[in-house]
Amino acid sequence: MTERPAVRITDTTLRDGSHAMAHQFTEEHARAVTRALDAAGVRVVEVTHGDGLGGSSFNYGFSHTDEIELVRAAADEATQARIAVLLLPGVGTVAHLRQAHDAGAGVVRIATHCTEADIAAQHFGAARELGMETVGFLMLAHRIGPEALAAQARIMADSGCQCVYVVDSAGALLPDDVRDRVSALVAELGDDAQVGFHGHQNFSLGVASSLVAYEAGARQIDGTLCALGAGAGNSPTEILAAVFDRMGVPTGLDVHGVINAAEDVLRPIMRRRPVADRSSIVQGRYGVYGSFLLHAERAADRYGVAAHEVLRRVGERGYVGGQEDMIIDVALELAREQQETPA
Ligand SMILES: CC[C@H](O)CC(=O)C(=O)O
Ligand SMILES: [Mn+2]
Repeated sequence: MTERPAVRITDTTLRDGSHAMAHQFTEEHARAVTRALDAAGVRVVEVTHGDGLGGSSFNYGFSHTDEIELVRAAADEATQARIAVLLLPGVGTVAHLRQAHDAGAGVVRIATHCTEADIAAQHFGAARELGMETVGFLMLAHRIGPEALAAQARIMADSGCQCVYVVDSAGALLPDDVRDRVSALVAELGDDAQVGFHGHQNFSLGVASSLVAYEAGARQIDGTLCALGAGAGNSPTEILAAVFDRMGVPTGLDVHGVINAAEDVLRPIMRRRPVADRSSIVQGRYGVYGSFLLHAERAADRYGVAAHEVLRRVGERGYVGGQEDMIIDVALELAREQQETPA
């Protein structure tokens, strides 16, 4: 029997999971999680503030520990895994990238809104000059169709990106939508770059969509231990490992090692277990950025309104990452409307 093409699983517990941890990972957390993932054969471990390099701020939430120190600790623990960092141009800069590289990061994942790949060109160039592996993240990929997304992927590949991800930031894509987008990118990029997929669980489809992405040609797939991540959380790495193993798709992972990492190492650290609840289902339906969940919950508590109503309006208005302050505006607006409505 011919072997199926391998897929590389990138674990982003220590980056996307940072959203669900309100960015409170400590150096000990980074060491323990990296050690467990590395021992289980995970080849890429992403470590950064949830919003990427430079994300620790009033707008996005302050980190417990400087992310460069977390990168350094993870790099110190990894024996075979490469440490990746996320960078959103404008939030993170080339200077941040150099610091992360000096601290031991070997991979950079540069993320833009799905229509704005051109703002990443400088960062891809700088990363390649540093000798880093480059990945591009086209976020909120449900907002545009397959051809338009493929055109953005072409811009990234021409800028030095070696793998372009379809990023389902809101967990809003149905499996057919994933297939169409991944297929369009594979057709556009050919041998110029790989294609990846990053799923969220708002409709509990992260793993199913990842399998569809693989069948359509994606060769890099993201997950997080215990699904720890923004919104309803990510595709669980331990389930991806088990399912690809069952399918006979080589991942290089020790399935039991990944399950142990989830159950014995991450679970005791987790502050909340992401679930597809009312708010996160609304995020999927209205296509709202996963990381808006905690911001909406805080604003809802503060102004006495419902978080899911805040998220619905945020989705209807089409806000994107970087517009976290608009969540507060919407909450205030709903509170005013509530006061004006006779009981
Ligand atoms: C703020 C960056 C974002 O969390 C990246 C990502 O994982 C996504 O869009 O899903
Ligand atoms: Mn994500």
